[in-house]
Amino acid sequence: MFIVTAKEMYDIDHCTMQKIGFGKLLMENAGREVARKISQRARVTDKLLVVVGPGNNGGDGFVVARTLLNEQFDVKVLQAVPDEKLSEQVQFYKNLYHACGGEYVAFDGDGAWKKAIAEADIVVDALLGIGIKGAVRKGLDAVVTCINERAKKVLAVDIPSGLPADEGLTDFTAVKADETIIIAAPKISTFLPHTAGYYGKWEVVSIGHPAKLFAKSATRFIADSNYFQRTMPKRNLDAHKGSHGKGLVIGGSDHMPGSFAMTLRAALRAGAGLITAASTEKVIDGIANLTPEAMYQTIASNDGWLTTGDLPLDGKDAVAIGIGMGRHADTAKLLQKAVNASACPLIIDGDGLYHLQNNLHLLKQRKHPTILTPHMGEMARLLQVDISELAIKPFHYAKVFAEKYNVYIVLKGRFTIITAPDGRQAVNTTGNQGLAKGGSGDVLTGIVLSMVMQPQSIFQALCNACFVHGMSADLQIASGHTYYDLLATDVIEGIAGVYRHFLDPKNS
Ligand SMILES: NC(=O)C1=CN([C@@H]2O[C@H](COP(=O)(O)OP(=O)(O)OC[C@H]3O[C@@H](n4cnc5c(N)ncnc54)[C@H](O)[C@@H]3O)[C@@H](O)[C@H]2O)[C@H](O)CC1
Ligand SMILES: [K+]
Repeated sequence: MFIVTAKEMYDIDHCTMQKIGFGKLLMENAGREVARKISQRARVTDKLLVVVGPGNNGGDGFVVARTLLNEQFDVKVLQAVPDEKLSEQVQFYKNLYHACGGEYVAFDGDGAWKKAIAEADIVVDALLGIGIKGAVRKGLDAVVTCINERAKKVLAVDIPSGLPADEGLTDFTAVKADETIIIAAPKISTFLPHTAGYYGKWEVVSIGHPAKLFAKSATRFIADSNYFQRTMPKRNLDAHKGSHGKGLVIGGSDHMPGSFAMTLRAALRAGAGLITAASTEKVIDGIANLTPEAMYQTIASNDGWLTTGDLPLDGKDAVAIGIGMGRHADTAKLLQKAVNASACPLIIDGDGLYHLQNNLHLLKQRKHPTILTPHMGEMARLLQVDISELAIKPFHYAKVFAEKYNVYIVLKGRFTIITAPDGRQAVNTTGNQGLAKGGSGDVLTGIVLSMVMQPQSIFQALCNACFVHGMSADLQIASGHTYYDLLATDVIEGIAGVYRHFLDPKNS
């Protein structure tokens, strides 16, 4: 499923209506699809109020109202702007609604309309769509406020009114919807920390746009279960342990041994063939029995912190560095060495990202893929921007950084954004608040390490790693865990369930 900006949606709409020839049909399709979803949610006894505004979102609203009216629902329209404000296309659909006997609630001074909003069982928000510019203007802002304060249940058409479709905007007043029926494709603001909540539960309805137009216009998509099932490589019968990658994990310190151990185990559980763990002697002594399937190698350390020395990089298919590594100055030299000497995909996580801040210039020299797995705080530091600025424009900043330094980025968050050096982006929507705990990131790094060693592109590997990681947490919650008790180690043990659930069991 593609993710679009407002402009991309307009371009697709325009091409569909003008070039392909859909014309007014598109709005009829939109309204009928939204009405179908509403009729599945509404009881026949419900009072429905469709609030329509000046633009095509309002036009959708008139089609919704007419469709529900013709299905014998108790529906009325609250037109929040005078007729002269309606475009020709919207007027056309208003006329049809009227001709079918549609009724209205007057938008007049005495405030009866506010009572209508309060008394409706469902308010259908078709006030404003993706054409919003800036904060909702006076007059309509009172409607938004009244809906938020008095409506029992709000179903938004395409986008909650007043909410920007794109990233980067914070000055808005918007309807807080219980559910949003999104038309054709989710907008960027569906996946931003400060706007996602306004959509409530959401689902997308297709209204007839040619699929090829999305592929041409949009550069972002949701890496969902279909994508996972389509791209995750199957295991063949004559595979041997070398077939699934020989990975190296460099990390840990005498002061933080645990996180490192989880990365190893996650990599093996996710399907890596061979994993070598390089850390201090004390770390290895402490964890070797936890994952006997891994191989262990002591590397140079000083006072419990890793320092630069020989690294077992030869013959490795991918390397992950940084987990639990600490921020000691000597460890920075180890990071530099791994960046310069690893002749395979390199995943930099945790404290590796801390040391990378002063070594970004090294990235451009690399001839092999580099993957960064920052959370928002680590990404903000790498970008040297405030985290609040990053949080309102994560797609933009991740794309700029990935293209500038020729790296892949897994920007972790409620909606993890995967970005390729060429600017392609994907969003992972699996996972839940049970992952907001120590170790979750270390587990993801292990899954990423395993995935990048399988026969798939790096971008596919990153999307599939995030999918498996989040879906494991989701399945664990569904089978008895709670958001409170879920541990990172449960996510490791849940990986099998994801493979069994989504891939053919005999191949996983
Ligand atoms: N293009 C199509 O045929 C289809 C579009 N779909 C629906 O249309 C909307 C987008 O329509 P558009 O007319 O561009 O924008 P809006 O409906 O959001 O309304 C714009 C309208 O609102 C006024 N306005 C702009 N900013 C403000 C503001 N800050 N305060 C108050 N009023 C504002 C502006 O003057 C315009 O009159 C899309 O979301 C879909 O719902 C169909 O789904 C498919 C066909
Ligand atoms: K709306």
